[in-house]
Amino acid sequence: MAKAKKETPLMGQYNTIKAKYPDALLLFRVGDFYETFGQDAIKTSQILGIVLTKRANGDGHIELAGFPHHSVDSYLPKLVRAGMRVAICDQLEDPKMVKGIVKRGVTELVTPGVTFNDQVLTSKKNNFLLSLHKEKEKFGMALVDVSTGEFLVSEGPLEKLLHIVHTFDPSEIIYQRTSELPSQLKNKNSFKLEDWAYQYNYAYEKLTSHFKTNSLKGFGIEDQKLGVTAAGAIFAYLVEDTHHALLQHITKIQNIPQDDYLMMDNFTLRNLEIVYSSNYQGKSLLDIIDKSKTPMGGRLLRRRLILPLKNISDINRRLSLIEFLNKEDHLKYEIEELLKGISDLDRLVGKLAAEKISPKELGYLRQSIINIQEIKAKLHNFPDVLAWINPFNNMEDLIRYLQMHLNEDLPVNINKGNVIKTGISEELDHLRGLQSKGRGFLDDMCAREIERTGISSLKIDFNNVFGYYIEVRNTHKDKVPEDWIRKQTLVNAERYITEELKEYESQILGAEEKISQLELQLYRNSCEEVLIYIDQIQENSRLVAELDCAVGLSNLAIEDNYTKPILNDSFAIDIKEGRHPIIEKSLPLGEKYIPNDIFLDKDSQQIIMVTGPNMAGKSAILRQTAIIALLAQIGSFVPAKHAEIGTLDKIFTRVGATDNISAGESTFMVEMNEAANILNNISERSLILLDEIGRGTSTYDGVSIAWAIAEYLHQHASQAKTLFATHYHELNEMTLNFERIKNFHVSIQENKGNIIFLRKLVSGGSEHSFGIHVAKLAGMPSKVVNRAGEILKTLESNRTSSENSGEKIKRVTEENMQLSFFQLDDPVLENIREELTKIDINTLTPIEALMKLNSIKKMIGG
Ligand SMILES: Nc1ncnc2c1ncn2[C@@H]1O[C@H](COP(=O)(O)OP(=O)(O)OP(=O)(O)O)[C@@H](O)[C@H]1O
Repeated sequence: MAKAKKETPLMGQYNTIKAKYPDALLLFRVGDFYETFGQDAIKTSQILGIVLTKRANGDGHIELAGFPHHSVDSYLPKLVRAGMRVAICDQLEDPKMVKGIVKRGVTELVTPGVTFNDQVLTSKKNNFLLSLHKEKEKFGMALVDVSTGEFLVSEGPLEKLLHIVHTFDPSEIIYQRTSELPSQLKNKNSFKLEDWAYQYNYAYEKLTSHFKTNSLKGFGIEDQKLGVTAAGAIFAYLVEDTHHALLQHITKIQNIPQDDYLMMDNFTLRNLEIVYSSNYQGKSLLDIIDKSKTPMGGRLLRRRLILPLKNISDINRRLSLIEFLNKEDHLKYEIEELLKGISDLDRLVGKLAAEKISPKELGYLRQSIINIQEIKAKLHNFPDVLAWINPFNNMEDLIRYLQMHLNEDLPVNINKGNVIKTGISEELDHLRGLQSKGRGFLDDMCAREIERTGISSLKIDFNNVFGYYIEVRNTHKDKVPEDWIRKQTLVNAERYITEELKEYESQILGAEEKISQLELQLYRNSCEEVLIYIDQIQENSRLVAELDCAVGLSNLAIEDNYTKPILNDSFAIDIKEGRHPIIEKSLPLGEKYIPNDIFLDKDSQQIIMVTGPNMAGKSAILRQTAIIALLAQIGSFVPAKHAEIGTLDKIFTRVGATDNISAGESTFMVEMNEAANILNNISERSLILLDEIGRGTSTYDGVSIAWAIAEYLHQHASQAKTLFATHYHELNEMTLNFERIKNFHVSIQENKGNIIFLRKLVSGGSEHSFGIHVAKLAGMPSKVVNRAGEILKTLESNRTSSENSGEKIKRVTEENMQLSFFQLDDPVLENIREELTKIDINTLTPIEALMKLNSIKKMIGG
């Protein structure tokens, strides 16, 4: 029997490490390459498009795919974005220094939710990891962005969990192995942790020891048992699973106070295109208003858009800062120039704590705090600003330290050297002196010895066996001084060493090695010094984000003609000449957005029925009203001539279902579920946008449901403000019975059968929907357009009949089909008609009927 071949030691080591990371893709460092094996290799080659090979393994073969280690920065993000968890296994010893197999171990596990890698991260978006803990029907939730150090907790029912997921958009979710992930989150990257990670006592101990506190009271989360438990699991995951134990930059944990914010559900966020556009090339509201210069500013603006404020004085503080910057345009320009030179401080501090910061990045950090110091100095002349934004921390000491210790130009890699300035370490200066003097020192020595001995041909050289030596040709042997030590005899020459040369050699040979060790040590010291200031840097970074947002929004206001909104406690929305900020930016060249006024009020004009032809601009009016209110509540100027907003607590939007069929549910059912959700959650401060609700069913069902919803909203105690866009003119009749429902329509002008869209919202209902004209504009065949016109006419003339629409359409269709068939003046059809009229049905036998049919068929060539 053939003896089974043993696996190689390398594969043995690989298998042992891989067994500890069965869920991760293992990048195994071998020399200058990262290799993957087996299933990992198959996946890697597919995702990265690299070659898959095979190598002998025991008695069989194993798949292999690898790439050079320096490509890891470009390949790793692709693997993580494809949803992989990637374990990086490095060589833990210098292969030159060991005999046999080098020690290896996983140094980092990069997952979609846990990474410091700039290529995996998006600069203007947080990268959150969400931890879930469920007890009965309640969830504990904790969010961490390990790249920036933000750490948040909350707890509540499923609805709150979903809102948090939609708001913070985590890249990965961790949860307890023995619990179930809610079905709504099944499409997210997720990972199960063992039960021990979700123990309250463990969590409490972990959090208090990390923050060096006795309790969690100071963070306001002492009572959140479930939230704290979820937060503890984050520590377990970061430290135990993903090897991220260096978390000094997580300096606090915060409660998510959702009651402070205007709520929008996921549908509304998508429908209003707040942070994502609904079509691939389109722009979101965030794209339009984001003029921030720093990643922190961009991330803060995004957060503000998703969590607008309710508190009027907080909003006014933001507005006042923008107003101030609008006036002080010179100061604003100077601040803006300084902001451009500020890097992602939060993420640099994260890398600093994790000991992943390169000298070049530390240089960016230094430049950033220098710029902040300059901004601080500039704002000093404007003490009023302190009413709207806290003062920046003074960073002069740290700047001085960094300027004193680090060179101006810094390399990416510490091994490149020249990081630490001259004058910081005598030893380093001496070694560098030796290194740079090197050749000069030998030339000097050579000249000295020639003069001393008179041997003009002597030379100083180096080889690997003897190191440095002086070589003298045999003819001059007798001139060699006594203090030289003979080392080697050649055919024509002798080689010597001297004390001085030995001393030089020991210094010069070790110098390079020592320089890099010493520089590394001094660099680490500098990093530690910076870590002392971590709180102040993070606080300054937060203030930079605020100022950056304000500068960006001030530029937006001036460039795009936005005005300062007035926020008040009323229940009214009063907008004069409001515009839709996204549509106005996407109109074809030369077209201008037509502004519109909107007034909604709980007591007098609670519900507006907006009718008008397709494409008239009904949806635009609905959405711009919500967007203007939303922008006002994030503390931004708004695209309107004048806007007074009674603060809102919730915005709901629902659009008649059209494209949910792929989700497998009845579209109409979805629509009704969503409408029911609104009706159950409204308050007197809510704004509701209903866009063609009811269109998912037959006309009369649709009208009835839309009517019933409008009636319910009117009679509901909250009297929530509602904009209702509809094609059902029947709904215009509601004003007769419901006093706070008002009719408006988006006007058009008809000109010889063509429509001109005026896009002005005017008082009163409209007569018909003009859908057919739009079909014509869209290039529908004229036969279809004409036919639709005929049907419409008949339906409208029979408005009073008891027939329902379906029957009407069927009857009209049948009548017209008969008519058109016999009106055709084709000669063949004329012959058929003649044949048919000659037949006497009463005497026709079945055989004759068949023969007649056959001859008719022949007449039409069949
Ligand atoms: N006030 C406006 N000024 C200029 N263009 C506008 C205005 N309002 C809408 N538009 C343009 O008209 C298009 C259609 O607008 P919108 O979708 O609001 O119409 P609609 O009445 O809701 O149509 P439908 O009933 O078919 O859904 C928009 O995409 C935009 O290009």
